[in-house]
Amino acid sequence: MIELDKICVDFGGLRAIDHASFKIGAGRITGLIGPNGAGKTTAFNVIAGAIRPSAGRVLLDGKDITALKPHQRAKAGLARTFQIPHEFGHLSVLENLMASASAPEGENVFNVIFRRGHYQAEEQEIYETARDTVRLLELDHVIDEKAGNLSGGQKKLVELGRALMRNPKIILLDEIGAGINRTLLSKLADKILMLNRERGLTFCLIEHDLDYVSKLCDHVLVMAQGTLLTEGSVEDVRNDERVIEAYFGGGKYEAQL
Ligand SMILES: Nc1ncnc2c1ncn2[C@@H]1O[C@H](COP(=O)(O)OP(=O)(O)OP(=O)(O)O)[C@@H](O)[C@H]1O
Repeated sequence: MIELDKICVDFGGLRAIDHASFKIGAGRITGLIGPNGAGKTTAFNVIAGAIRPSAGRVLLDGKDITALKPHQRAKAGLARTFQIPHEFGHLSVLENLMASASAPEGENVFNVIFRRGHYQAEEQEIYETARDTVRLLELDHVIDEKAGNLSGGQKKLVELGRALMRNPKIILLDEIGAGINRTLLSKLADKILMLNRERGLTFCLIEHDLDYVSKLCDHVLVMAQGTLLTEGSVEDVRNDERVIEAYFGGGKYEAQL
């Protein structure tokens, strides 16, 4: 379980997160929603260690990880994807996944993969895991394609694959469904549900499409103005006046909720 305990984040004079406290339950698929600028991505950055909060604590399974660096949190089982995919455009899909694996203790994963002959056993293991991940995500037909040439949706699948290569316990998905077609969106949802149910992976996803959230999430956290406004089931928050007000001032976009 991840817990944010009275987190504050300041960017110059702007308080992006203001004493936010919430929990992401182990084994669940939690949605993190809220209007633009609510602080959702900043909260992910705090959890992943990319941003150091000005106050508050981040706990992973009860242990204070606030001072840990991103790679130490990754080692502890945390992985994330980015709103804009971070693939290596000139590497193939398979190489992208291999390059995202955890290297053996004290080694650089690029040495393991690309200095052939030195690390044969490690390279073989990373290769097998990458092939399995490609199969799992049904990317076999583009396995040797340069990642830069993929469609937006395929890049999102590669992004998920890169996160999976680190054998995480918890994956943070930042708008993984944005800008991808219905077919891939539905495939992605199936994969997330399967990884949750069969491998027990915990997910937290930032997502604007509430129908997608309701398909995937059993719990929803709503952020507004840098703090937790409310939480509950999708139905609970959909009908919550404060949520409608926070999103739209009760106005024109109400139908989308
Ligand atoms: N690096 C930064 N420097 C300065 N201000 C920032 C930075 N990152 C975020 N902010 C500001 O912090 C606030 C929260 O931003 P954040 O991106 O976390 O919101 P969000 O809920 O993820 O929004 P969206 O749904 O639009 O992605 C916003 O006012 C944003 O402009």
